[in-house]
Amino acid sequence: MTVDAHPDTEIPDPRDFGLAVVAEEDLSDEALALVQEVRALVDTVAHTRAGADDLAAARAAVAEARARLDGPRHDVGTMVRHSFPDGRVEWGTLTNAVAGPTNPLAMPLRLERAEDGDLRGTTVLNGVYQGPPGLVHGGWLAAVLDQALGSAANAAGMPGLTANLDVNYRRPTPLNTPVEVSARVTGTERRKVFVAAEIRHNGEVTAEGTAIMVRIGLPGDSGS
Ligand SMILES: CCCCCCCCCC(=O)SCCNC(=O)CCNC(=O)[C@H](O)C(C)(C)COP(=O)(O)OP(=O)(O)OC[C@H]1O[C@@H](n2cnc3c(N)ncnc32)[C@H](O)[C@@H]1OP(=O)(O)O
Repeated sequence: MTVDAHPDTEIPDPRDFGLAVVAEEDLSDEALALVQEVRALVDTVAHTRAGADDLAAARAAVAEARARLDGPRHDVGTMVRHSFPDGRVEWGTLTNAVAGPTNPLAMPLRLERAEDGDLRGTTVLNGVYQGPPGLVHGGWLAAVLDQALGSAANAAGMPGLTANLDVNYRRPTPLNTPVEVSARVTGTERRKVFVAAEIRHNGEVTAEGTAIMVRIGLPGDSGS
């Protein structure tokens, strides 16, 4: 396979594209604690068997909390800058569906470069990601794989959009237990970046995916 996608040594700053950027380390403890609480709330709401009085009181409390937060907002498209211990810097969207630090619906997933060069991380999918009884929904597994695949291209200096995603479900993936996610670039060809990722439970692959990410056009790129 030809390797001529010209990896960038430096990924451009999203501010050059007119996007707002928040540094992850600047997110307040209060904001992150609130996200965690709401994540737990969503799981509780999804599973509660509370009676009408408790449900009504909880709804009123949630409505009050929402009204209290109903003020200035981050724009859609706001990016977050992650700084990793190995010096790598990565940008993602603040509310990314899988890894956005302020998104209570995100797992979240944090991938770090391992010694073998792969990106690796662990996450737990709770009962709100359910498909079959006790098992993770295949669409969410595809989303986790897509995110990991995109991160692998990004971490290699070749940010792109998923053009094609191919997923195989090898074994059921259980809810509420840690699963390991790994991903890597396997090749490049012009603007195409070939990537592969797996989700494992207890060391066994439960889902695996490959994708073609097409590098986004960057200022100064010839586009080939
Ligand atoms: C922290 C950061 C981490 C971020 C992680 C984010 C992970 C999430 C990733 C996503 O979810 S991205 C969102 C879902 N994807 C999209 O919305 C993409 C929608 N599609 C497009 O915008 C365009 O189709 C695309 C940019 C992918 C390609 O259009 P282009 O006009 O730029 O490219 P072009 O059509 O010229 O194709 C470039 C090469 O890719 C190939 N290609 C394009 N689409 C393909 C396809 N579907 N399958 C296979 N190959 C494909 C195409 O054949 C060609 O190969 P060659 O170089 O060999 O000629």
